[in-house]
Amino acid sequence: MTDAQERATPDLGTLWTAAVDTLSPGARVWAHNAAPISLHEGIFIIGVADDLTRAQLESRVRPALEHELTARVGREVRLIVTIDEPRPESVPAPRGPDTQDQANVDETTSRQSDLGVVEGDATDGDTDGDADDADLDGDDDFVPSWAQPRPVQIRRGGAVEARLNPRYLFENFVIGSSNRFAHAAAVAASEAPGKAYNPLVIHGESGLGKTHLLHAIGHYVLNLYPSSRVRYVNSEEFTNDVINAISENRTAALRQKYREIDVLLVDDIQFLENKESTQTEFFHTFNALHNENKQIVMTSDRPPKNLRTLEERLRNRFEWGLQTEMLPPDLETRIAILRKKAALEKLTAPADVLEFIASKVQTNIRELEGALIRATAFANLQNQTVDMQLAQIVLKDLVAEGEEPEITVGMIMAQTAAYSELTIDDLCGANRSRNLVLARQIAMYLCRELTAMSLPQIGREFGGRDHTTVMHADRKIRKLMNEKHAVFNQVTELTNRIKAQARQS
Ligand SMILES: Nc1ncnc2c1ncn2[C@@H]1O[C@H](COP(=O)(O)OP(=O)(O)OP(=O)(O)O)[C@@H](O)[C@H]1O
Repeated sequence: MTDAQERATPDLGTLWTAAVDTLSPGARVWAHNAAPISLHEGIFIIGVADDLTRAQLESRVRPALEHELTARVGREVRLIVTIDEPRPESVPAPRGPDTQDQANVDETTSRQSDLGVVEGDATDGDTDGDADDADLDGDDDFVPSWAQPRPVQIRRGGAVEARLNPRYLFENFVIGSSNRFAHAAAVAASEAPGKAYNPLVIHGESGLGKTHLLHAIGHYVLNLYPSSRVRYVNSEEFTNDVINAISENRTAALRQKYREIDVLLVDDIQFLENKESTQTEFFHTFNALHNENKQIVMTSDRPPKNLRTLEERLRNRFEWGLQTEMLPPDLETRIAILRKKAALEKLTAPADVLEFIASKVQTNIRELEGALIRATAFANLQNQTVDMQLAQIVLKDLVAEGEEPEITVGMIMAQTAAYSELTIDDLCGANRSRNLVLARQIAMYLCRELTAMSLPQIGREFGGRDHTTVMHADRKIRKLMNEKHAVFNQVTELTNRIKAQARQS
């Protein structure tokens, strides 16, 4: 670090005191009752002893402090106020960065077996991105008392047990104005689980990065507190768990399973709508965890208050903490996401092509990534480099926002079945002949690419398969498109046919 940089970021205590000193006397009283905890990626976390102080700081003092801290740090700073009481015994101490390598090895070795319940060839050597190397070198030295390092027991394969996608890390997440606050809140919830905002609800339309943030929280928590129990669950899986437990008379075991968790990450809570017994069970789980200051983070395709058929008492609780919306990214952010994606996946595409793709795909980041993958896969197969001419040919079916006709799973199945000379029953059935498995995986990939359906929804449509099967199919086809002309052609041809059918209907 240069002298100039050091001068620009004084230590946390000095920075905090200097900012507090600029406040009016009335505001200063409240700020004096707070202690700085950490500063990381522009998120300044402070701890207070009680709710009253927190409420006062948030309502009266926060803007002035954020303004002052922003000026002093030289980047936008967001203040997060947490209740900094001693942590309950059940919340483990954070792990020091020195234990990280060991944990990564553990995770890599155990992942395959835990996610191994997938169809087809699960051993495609895909060990990508297992290591969770989220940045631990924050710009803070201060460590709150509850977070002082203590000897910790490293849990084997924490991220696997937690069911986290190894690619969805904070460090792979591009921050823009559309997601800045959601990202900040997610970081804060990870650094002080159960304290910052509980529950945290991240809502927004499909493909904007909600699931990515949810998993990133899980990874980061496991990095900081390696023996904590983190679990990611899709609401549909939770529903299935409840239904199975009820029918098999083992609801007590189910309760036990969920109530032992320190950080519960629940994806797509809109699927809890209209499911009475699931809602009841979730209500009790929620209360049990919340009472123990365990962190709950949820995602939803709309704000909880718009989940009309959700029980009032649940909706109420979802509004206790913080709700944050993710919006479609602007052009600069879309380009930055494509750059990041290209770097991560080692895809080479010049700047004008990235801009071309970013200008064509405006709202869904999944589609944005899909377009880049398609262009680079085509170039690979042709032994060519990606240029504008090639991109325009391959992506000619990309139409500007608003003109996109709706594509249904029925269309995808019908076109895939016809193309492969199979029936829809074949696609949904249990037969695992080579051809059939490939066609099924392509159809699943296309559902992921062309519709807003979630992984469990797709799995259900394909004969009640598990969401990990769909996840595997998605990865597998992405990989094969780069390696096999036939697969690339089939996916491209099918995409064109499906879009043509959608335009006609
Ligand atoms: N800001 C971002 N930076 C990098 N990648 C992103 C960002 N936002 C989204 N993505 C990527 O876009 C894809 C879709 O994101 P994700 O699945 O998290 O969306 P979602 O909002 O959960 O969608 P859905 O509601 O359909 O499940 C993922 O591959 C994710 O990594």
